[in-house]
Formats: sequence, structure tokens, C-alpha cells
Amino acid sequence: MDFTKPETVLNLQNIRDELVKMENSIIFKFIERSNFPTCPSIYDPKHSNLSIPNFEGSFLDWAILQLEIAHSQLRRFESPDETPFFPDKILKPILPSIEYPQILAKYSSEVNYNNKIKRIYIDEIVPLISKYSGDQAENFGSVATRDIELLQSLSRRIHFGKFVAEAKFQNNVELYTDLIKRKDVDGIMKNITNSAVEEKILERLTTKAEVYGVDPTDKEGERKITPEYLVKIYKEIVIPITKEVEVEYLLRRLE
Ligand SMILES: O=C(O)C(=O)C[C@]1(C(=O)O)C=C[C@@H](O)C=C1
Repeated sequence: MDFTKPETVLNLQNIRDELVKMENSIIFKFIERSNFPTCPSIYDPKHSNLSIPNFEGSFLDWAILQLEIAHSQLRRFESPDETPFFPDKILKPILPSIEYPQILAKYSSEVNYNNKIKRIYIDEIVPLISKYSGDQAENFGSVATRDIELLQSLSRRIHFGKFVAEAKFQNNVELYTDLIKRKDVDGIMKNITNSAVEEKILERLTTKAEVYGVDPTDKEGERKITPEYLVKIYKEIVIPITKEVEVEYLLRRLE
């Protein structure tokens, strides 16, 4: 997929291939995070040991912001597949801009589910994948680093829904124009849903978790990430939010 060539980006098969590739990096990042306990203090905006002067928010928020400020100057968020968690606080790139062709609609950067992704990650995913419930102060930095990598990967995967939505719109302009004009959210949801594709994703994830989630030299050893949890995360969180992104993007598509 080449973001300077719209025809490669809006090909549904290419998009789905890209989503498959992202599964691997997401699984490996879950495994990395599963070596640590939950560490609730790093998510708590009012935690006394971790408060940061002149900053309202959690230690994780502060760490994400510092990284985004640096990466924005490296041009990260000019790329149409990257979505910042702090869109109002990032800086202009130091590197010269790349003139990407306009692949998505002009408002697409306003379709930003990162707050929701972060909240669900902390409340629902961290407890599922962590080693145990509790703090481990000597690893706060390592945990925040793993969290940021995972959040960025989940964000990229979920916001890829915009490319899926644009491809689907262009493949059936008449149908979607009618649904959008009628603000038929259920109709849009029904048409963007492909249950066969979803089932295939969940099946593949089960196999991948069985293979990657265990040390191949010690199959009886501790499982880092189980198929049930991985499937649950995709089925109940990743795919549904991707579809929300698709619907919100499409609802505005005639602007
Ligand atoms: O591949 C698609 O058609 C998508 O819309 C992406 C996706 C997903 O999140 O993986 C979401 C909805 C579909 O039901 C199937 C899969």
C-alpha cells in the first residue's frame, strides 16, 4: 500500500491484507505487555507519587503527549494512516511536508476515536492481558512504553476503517448516497458489515494466538496471550470500533 497512489490505498483487498499484517504486530505487543502487572497508578490523573508539574492528566497521558510532540515534528501525523491522541497539542513538522494526494474526505482527521480507544484499553484490555492486578513501580516507564506502542497500533488499525469506508463508498456511490441522505445509520452498518470476513479474522486470530502465544520449546509453559482473550478483544472492541469509525466517516461523506 502506497499513500502517494490512491488506487492502491482504496483497493479493499489491499486494505484487508494490511489489516491482517497489523494483527501480528498487535499480538506481539499484547505479549510484551502481558509480562507486566496492570499498574493502575500510571492511568490515574490524580496519583500523588506520579503527578507531573503543570500537567493535568495521567502519567500515561503525559508520556503519550511527549512522544507525539516529538513524532509530530518528524512528520508522523501527516501520514493519512496516523491519528494523534493529542491533535490540539502536536507541533508542525521540521521535515518538509509530503504532498499526499487527498485520498480521504477533508474532514477525515476529525473522525478521531483515540479517547474512546484509550479508555477501553485501560478499563477492559489491560486487566485481561496483564500478568496480575497491582502496581510495580520499578516498571512504570516500561509499562507506559508498551502501552503507547499498543495504543498506537490499535489506533492505526481501528482508524483504517476510514479507508475501508471510502473504498466501500466508491464501490457503491448510489447505495451509500441514499443511505447517507436518509441518515440511515442501521442501513449503513448493515451494508458495511461482512460477517464472513469477521469470522475469518477471528478464526485466524485463534490460530495465531495458539502459535505465538506460547514458547514453542515449552508448550506446557505459561501462556502469554490466550486465543479466548484475543478473540474477545477483537470481537467486542477492535472490530466494533472500526465499524463505528466507518459509519461516522460515511455519515459525513456528502459534506
Ligand atoms: O473488511 C471489511 O470490510 C471491514 O469493514 C473491516 C472489518 C474489520 O474491522 O476487520 C469491519 C467490518 C466488516 O464486517 C469486516 C471487517
